[in-house]
Amino acid sequence: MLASSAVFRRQQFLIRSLGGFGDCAHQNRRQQIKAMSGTSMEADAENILRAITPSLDPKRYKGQAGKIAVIGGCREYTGAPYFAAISALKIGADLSHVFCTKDAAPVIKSYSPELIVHPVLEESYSVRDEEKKFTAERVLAEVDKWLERFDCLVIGPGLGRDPFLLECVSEIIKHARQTNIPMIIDGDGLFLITDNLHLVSNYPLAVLTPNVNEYKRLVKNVLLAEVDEQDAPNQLLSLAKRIGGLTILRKGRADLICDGETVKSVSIYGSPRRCGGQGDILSGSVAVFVSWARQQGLVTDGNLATSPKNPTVLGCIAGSALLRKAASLAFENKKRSTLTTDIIEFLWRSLEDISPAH
Ligand SMILES: NC(=O)C1=CN([C@@H]2O[C@H](COP(=O)(O)OP(=O)(O)OC[C@H]3O[C@@H](n4cnc5c(N)ncnc54)[C@H](O)[C@@H]3O)[C@@H](O)[C@H]2O)[C@@H](O)CC1
Ligand SMILES: Nc1ncnc2c1ncn2[C@@H]1O[C@H](COP(=O)(O)OP(=O)(O)OP(=O)(O)O)[C@@H](O)[C@H]1O
Ligand SMILES: [Mg+2]
Repeated sequence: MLASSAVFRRQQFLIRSLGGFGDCAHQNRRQQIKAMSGTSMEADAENILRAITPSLDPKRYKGQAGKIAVIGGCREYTGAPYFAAISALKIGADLSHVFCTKDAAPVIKSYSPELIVHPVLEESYSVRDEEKKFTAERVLAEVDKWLERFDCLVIGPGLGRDPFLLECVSEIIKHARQTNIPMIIDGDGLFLITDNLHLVSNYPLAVLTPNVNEYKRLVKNVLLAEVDEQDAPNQLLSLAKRIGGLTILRKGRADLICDGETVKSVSIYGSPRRCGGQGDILSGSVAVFVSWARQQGLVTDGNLATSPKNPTVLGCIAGSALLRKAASLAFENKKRSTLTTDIIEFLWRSLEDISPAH
């Protein structure tokens, strides 16, 4: 009977993924996981999610639950910006925009009529050298027209690494910063800022969401070190302090969230499938929750007395919890065939289980 229980299967999976007992490195990894899920660091994620999710009030009008924009989508990548933007809508944002290159736009539009797609970004191959200055100004003006309307930007999913395109995005980041808009920097946005930290440092509304490779590059460039798995929380704290005044969500077996003051972890059981696109769901989700946490002001609920008060940290915790729960629900149904689109289909259930609509 025990062998058929979900708990037993989960334990077996954890044991398998740790490579079995007995060897010292694996024991260290197990101890580390145990430490990460300890009471001091583990966030009260479900209560935080409930506290910052607004009620469905009939007096509210379109736009009040959030207007999100994703800056990303190029010749190679059209899935990533779609995943981020549609996730934002499915969680409860009212409007979701995508600013992408001209050739990515028709593809992204064809995935969904719900998204508002702006084909404004340009890559080097489509711009002659003598046109670059003028084109960059035009791109910036097109984005600027909309900027003030957004509650949060997600910069980077499927953006690509074209140097001219990234120069334009640097300018967009500078303008968004002047306008005081929160920014979730993910994917190729992290590739851009890793060599240009001034774009985000000391901007408390910036959130970096590095995956394993992106984190390695950040640690190497900023701390001039290798990633130290044995001392992961302290290294993350050092990284956040060194960059200064922003929040980092380090994705992994447990998501670690740090604003330079505290480190929180979300280790709610997710899925053993590592298909591409889950980080994109996360960045779209964090954008919505950061907007909601800012709208709600400081969370003063008694149950959350010991929780962080920083809206970017709260948004990261809620986004991480929601994605991981949706991934686990999708995996229960689709097992090895679980894909990002399946996880998106379970965002509603994940949200409903934690914060019911009624
Ligand atoms: N369906 C889609 O459209 C998806 C697109 N994605 C996008 O794909 C892009 C890359 O994301 P990944 O998570 O794969 O990025 P990673 O940095 O994890 O890895 C990308 C690949 O590039 C290599 N690489 C590492 N450093 C490099 C460098 N300095 N220059 C060139 N290549 C380097 C890595 O070895 C790896 O093979 C991002 O824009 C991301 O948003 C992903 O989000 C997955 C889904
Ligand atoms: N080893 C793991 N075990 C459980 N969950 C994980 C693991 N690694 C990542 N995750 C979860 O998957 C989510 C996405 O992380 P991942 O590292 O896949 O991002 P990514 O590489 O940026 O994804 P994308 O393919 O969208 O770019 C994270 O929020 C994290 O919770
Ligand atoms: Mg990614």
